[in-house]
Amino acid sequence: MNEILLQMAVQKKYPEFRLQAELGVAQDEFFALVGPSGCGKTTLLRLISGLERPDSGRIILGGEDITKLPPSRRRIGMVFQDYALFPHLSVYQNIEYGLKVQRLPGKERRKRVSELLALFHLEELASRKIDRLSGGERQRVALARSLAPRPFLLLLDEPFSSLDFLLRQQLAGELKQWQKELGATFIFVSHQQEEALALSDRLAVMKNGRVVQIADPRTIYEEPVDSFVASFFGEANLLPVRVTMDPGAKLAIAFEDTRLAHFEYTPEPPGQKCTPGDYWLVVRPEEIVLETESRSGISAEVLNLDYLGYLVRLDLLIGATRMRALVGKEHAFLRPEERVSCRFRLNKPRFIPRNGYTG
Ligand SMILES: Nc1ncnc2c1ncn2[C@@H]1O[C@H](COP(=O)(O)OP(=O)(O)OP(=O)(O)O)[C@@H](O)[C@H]1O
Repeated sequence: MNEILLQMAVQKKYPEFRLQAELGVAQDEFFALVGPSGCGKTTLLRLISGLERPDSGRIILGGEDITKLPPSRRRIGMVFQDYALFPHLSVYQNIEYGLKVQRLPGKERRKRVSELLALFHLEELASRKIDRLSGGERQRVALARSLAPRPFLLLLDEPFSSLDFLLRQQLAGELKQWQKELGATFIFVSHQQEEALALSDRLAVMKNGRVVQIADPRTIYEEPVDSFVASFFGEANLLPVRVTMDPGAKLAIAFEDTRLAHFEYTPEPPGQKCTPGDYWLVVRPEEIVLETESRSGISAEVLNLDYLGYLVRLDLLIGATRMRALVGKEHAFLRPEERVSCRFRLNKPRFIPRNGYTG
C-alpha cells in the first residue's frame, strides 16, 4: 500500500446520532464507504471536507492537521449527488471556475481545462450550457470541475444516483480508469454494494456511526467480520452449526439439525482459527451446488424458483433453515416441493460466533 494520505479519528454527536470513526486512506487509493441508510457516510464526508466540524478528534491530510481549516483551504474536491454545477455557465467555464478562484494564470488555466476536456471526452461540448447536457455528460463535467484544482483528495457522494442503470455501469467503469490515469485519491460513497466492490481498492463498512470492517473487496466478501457484513454484501445464508474438535486437528461440523449432515474440514494456515462452539456458517448462494448424479448430499426442498436468464435462483429449505441458492439454468425445470440433493462448495469456510448480531 502507498503512503497514508488521510488519517482520521473523530467523534461527532447529533441529538439522535453519534459518529465515532477511525480510518486511514492511502495515496492513489480508491476507497469506498458503504453501509445502510443513516449509518453516517455523508456525515463522515462532510467532516473530511470541513463542511462539518468534529466534536473531538483529528483529521490529518498529507501530514497536515486540517481539523480546524475551513473547506476552501483543505484542497479537497467534492462531487455531490446533484453535481451543483452552474447552469448559466458553459462546460468550459464550469471546469475553469475553481482555477479562477485559485487565481491561476490564464495560460496555465487554458492548458488544464483542455487536458480535462480531452480526458472526459467533453471537447465538442465545451461551449454548451449545462442545462443542455444529458445526465451522463453533466456527471463528467462535475468530475472534471472538481479535479481541475488538483485536489489532494476527491470525495464522491453517490455520484451516479440520478443516472439509469446502463449509464451508471458505463461511467462507473470509466471512473475507475480515470482515477488510475490521474493517480488521484478518491473516497466514494455508494449505496450499491456490487458497485463498491467492483470499483474500490478498499472499503470501509459502516453501521450505526461506526466503522465495522476495513479491507479489500475480496476479504470483505470472503471473510466478513460478523454476520452484519456477511449479509450486507450479496446474499449470505447463515446456517447454525456446532463445531467440535476432532483428534488430528480436524473440525467436525454438525448442523444444528443433526439429521442433516456432518462434514469435516481441516483448517489450513492462514485460514481462520476456530475453537469448538456454536457458529453461523456463512454459505453464499453460489456455493450451493445441486447434485444430479448422486443423492448422497444434503437433502433440501425447493420452495421457490426464479428464472434469471443466465442463472436460476432457488429458495431451498434445508432442515429448518431457508437458504438462497444460485445454480445453472439446467435446473430451470425444478418445481416447488420437489426434493433435491445438494452440497456446499466452500473453499474457505467462514464461521461467525453465534452470540453476536444476527442481522
Ligand atoms: N445536521 C444534522 N443534525 C442532526 N442530525 C443529523 C444531521 N446530519 C445528519 N444527521 C443524522 O445523522 C445520521 C447519519 O446521517 P448521514 O446522512 O450521515 O447518513 P448516510 O449513511 O449518509 O445515509 P444515506 O445513505 O441515507 O445518505 C442520520 O440519522 C441523520 O438524521
